[in-house]
Amino acid sequence: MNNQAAAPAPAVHARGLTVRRGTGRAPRTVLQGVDFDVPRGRITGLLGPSGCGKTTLMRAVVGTQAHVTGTLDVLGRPAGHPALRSRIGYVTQAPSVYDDLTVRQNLDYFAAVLDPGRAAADRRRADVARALADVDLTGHADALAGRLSGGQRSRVSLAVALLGTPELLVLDEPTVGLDPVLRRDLWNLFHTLAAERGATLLVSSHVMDEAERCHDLLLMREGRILAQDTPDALRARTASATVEEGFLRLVDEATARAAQEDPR
Ligand SMILES: Nc1ncnc2c1ncn2[C@@H]1O[C@H](COP(=O)(O)OP(=O)(O)OP(=O)(O)O)[C@@H](O)[C@H]1O
Repeated sequence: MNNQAAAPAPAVHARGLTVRRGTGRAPRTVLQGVDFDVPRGRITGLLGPSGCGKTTLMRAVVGTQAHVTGTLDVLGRPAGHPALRSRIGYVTQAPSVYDDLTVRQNLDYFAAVLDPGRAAADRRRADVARALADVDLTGHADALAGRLSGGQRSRVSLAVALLGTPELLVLDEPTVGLDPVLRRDLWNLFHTLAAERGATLLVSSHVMDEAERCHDLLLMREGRILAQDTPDALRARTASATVEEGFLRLVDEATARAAQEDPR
């Protein structure tokens, strides 16, 4: 008998995940039967060039994507299950905040949707204060969201996602347009959320140097997963100095294989 403790189930488990997008006569298969796992309590980077399917994969995980087939389990439930709503925080590329409300009013509003009722007022207040501090916006709490910079607005969206301390955070290119200091601060926050709160983070980026900051990587290209590995293992396996170089090696290998299989 095997006495070893079983590894905890991954936060996300996908097998043969296929997504078709587009309407009319020519819907396109944008995820082509992909298999991957997102381990719990760690930061998984979803990296690949623009258009490879990162957003589509994330939308499938959070349950907002139509025409999904295959197996996709999230926190032990099928993706899209209503019980998952409060357990997942999702930040899209377009900051979803109300410009005519202040930062705090935005958070109060979303906190009331998430955790309604008078009895929860103290908890909501504490939640909003914590989320503001997490993203370093306490000093801007009374500023109108419409007057904030792009980077500040995306941090408001992140604060909204952090309300209610979700177990899984799905962040679509959260560092786009941020200066290097804010980028570093945000990555530090991601590591704190994983290490101190046990949160699982799935973070997409098309900037390969961000890969080095992740615990695990999912490298994507043209609707397929090229590799799932840690940055160290990927660099070692491809004999590369950086993840970017390793990614390019894997792309070249995949292209050569495809040319062999279909030499037309
Ligand atoms: N609404 C849609 N209808 C049809 N095709 C779509 C739709 N949205 C995206 N696509 C296509 O699906 C593919 C994957 O897009 P997706 O947005 O998932 O890529 P991405 O890797 O997130 O790109 P980016 O980094 O630019 O955000 C692209 O080829 C895109 O053209």
